[in-house]
Amino acid sequence: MEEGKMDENEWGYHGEGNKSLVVAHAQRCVVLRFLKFPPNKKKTSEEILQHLQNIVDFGKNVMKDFLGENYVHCGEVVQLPLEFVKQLCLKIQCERPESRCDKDLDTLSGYAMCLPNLTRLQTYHFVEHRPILCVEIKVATGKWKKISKYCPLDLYSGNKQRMHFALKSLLQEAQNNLRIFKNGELIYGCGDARSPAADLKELAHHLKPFFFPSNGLASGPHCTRAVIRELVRVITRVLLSSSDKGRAGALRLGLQGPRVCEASPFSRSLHHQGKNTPEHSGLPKGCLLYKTLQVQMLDQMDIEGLYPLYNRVERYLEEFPEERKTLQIDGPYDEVFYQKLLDLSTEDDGTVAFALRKVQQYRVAMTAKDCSIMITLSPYLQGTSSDQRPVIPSSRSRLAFSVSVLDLDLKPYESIPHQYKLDSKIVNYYSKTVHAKDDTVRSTRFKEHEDCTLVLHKV
Ligand SMILES: O=P(O)(O)O[C@@H]1[C@@H](OP(=O)(O)O)[C@H](OP(=O)(O)O)[C@H](O)[C@H](OP(=O)(O)O)[C@H]1OP(=O)(O)O
Ligand SMILES: Nc1ncnc2c1ncn2[C@@H]1O[C@H](COP(=O)(O)OP(=O)(O)OP(=O)(O)O)[C@@H](O)[C@H]1O
Repeated sequence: MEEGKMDENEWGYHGEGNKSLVVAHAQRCVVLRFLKFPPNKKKTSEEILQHLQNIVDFGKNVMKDFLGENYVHCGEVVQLPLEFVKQLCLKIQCERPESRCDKDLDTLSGYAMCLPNLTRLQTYHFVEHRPILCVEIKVATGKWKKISKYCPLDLYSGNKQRMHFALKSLLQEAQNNLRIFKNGELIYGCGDARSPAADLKELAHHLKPFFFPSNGLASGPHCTRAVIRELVRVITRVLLSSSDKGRAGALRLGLQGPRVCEASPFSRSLHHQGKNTPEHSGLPKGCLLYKTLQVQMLDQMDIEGLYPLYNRVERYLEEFPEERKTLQIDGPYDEVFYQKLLDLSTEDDGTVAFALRKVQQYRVAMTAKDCSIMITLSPYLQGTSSDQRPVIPSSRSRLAFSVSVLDLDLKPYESIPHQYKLDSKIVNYYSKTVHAKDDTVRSTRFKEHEDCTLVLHKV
């Protein structure tokens, strides 16, 4: 990137999350990712540079090893002319969703991350003329007002039927968990809770060049359904494919835990069939979902088990604050940090080292639970030597695809008390609702009993 010649008119607003804002270059397949902060919480340039460098290092030294070389794009830290950043910030402000404007783009440090534009990932550097579709799935569930049937456990089940259900539910209620881009432009899903619900008919229209319905219908509700079904089928196949040629995942965790949500429509049948066990997880070992799930399972204890360990580290830091650096609480996220994560022993010897290891593993697991997956698809052109991507058949033609993971910034150490509070809130809410439900059931029973007595009395 030639920083001296930066022109804000060549960049456009692309999207943002809770802590960063992304702008995309109009011609080249690159984006700039800036940090955002609440207005009263400005950081120094050195702090921002360190923060960004930590993000890059964490991707390079930890996530690439866990998830695979091809899936993770770490990018690099770049220094930009301050005037360019200022002008860019002014230019894009009107496009930002209101709900995200509680934080300001950092315009003071001049530092940002430069990454490949994953919505147009083809040959990376230049925009090609082939149409390109990109589906972004955020792994975690959000806290929106409308209840969604989407459950990440279905997506991660490896069971095609459940994966189809998860993806269809996402398409029906995208919230902030699903976005679809065509040629780098957002065509489905929204950046703002207040945006109107996206239209499946319109989406199907956009998708036709990729998935012409095999039933031959070119319009109407049947066509829409067929195109959407084909999208869901292709995405499921891509998610189950092993497109990474890098070294095998470093983690050897067995896939355990509740693999179906109690509220899921699959819950009963799977329990009934005795299929709610790790052996029945149908995820192929090389696929990204399998690897992500393994990292998500690095937290071998829940927040209630972890919190006392966090407090042990806190007490130690209160006594020896200068040790924060040696303990690598805020980085550097280097090989030493990575190696410690691989120790999965669960026997607590009462040391700070044990407590810290569990805290760090928990942070990494949390990060993997909140990442996004980007899938790009474009018509495969036979004989295109530049296209090294794997190929998948679709109803229309063959599609070249790539899969990447996004937003792999390590969750801060400070997020642990936040998680603890959040968990307590959920537990409280849950017990209250369960009690309220029990009370309702009891009072209904009582009423039924009264009714019953009355009826008997009458007779
Ligand atoms: O804490 P929560 O539950 O509000 O989760 C935050 C997410 O909110 P959500 O519940 O999905 O609407 C929030 O998602 P949004 O994009 O803001 O919807 C972020 O993912 C945030 O992570 P980070 O602090 O930016 O690393 C998430 O924060 P962490 O708790 O993961 O640090
Ligand atoms: N390399 C990239 N290529 C294309 N689009 C990107 C890229 N990085 C981020 N984006 C887009 O910008 C959005 C915001 O980026 P990102 O998820 O990194 O923000 P965040 O603030 O870290 O999110 P969160 O709220 O989940 O913590 C993403 O959802 C995605 O649509």
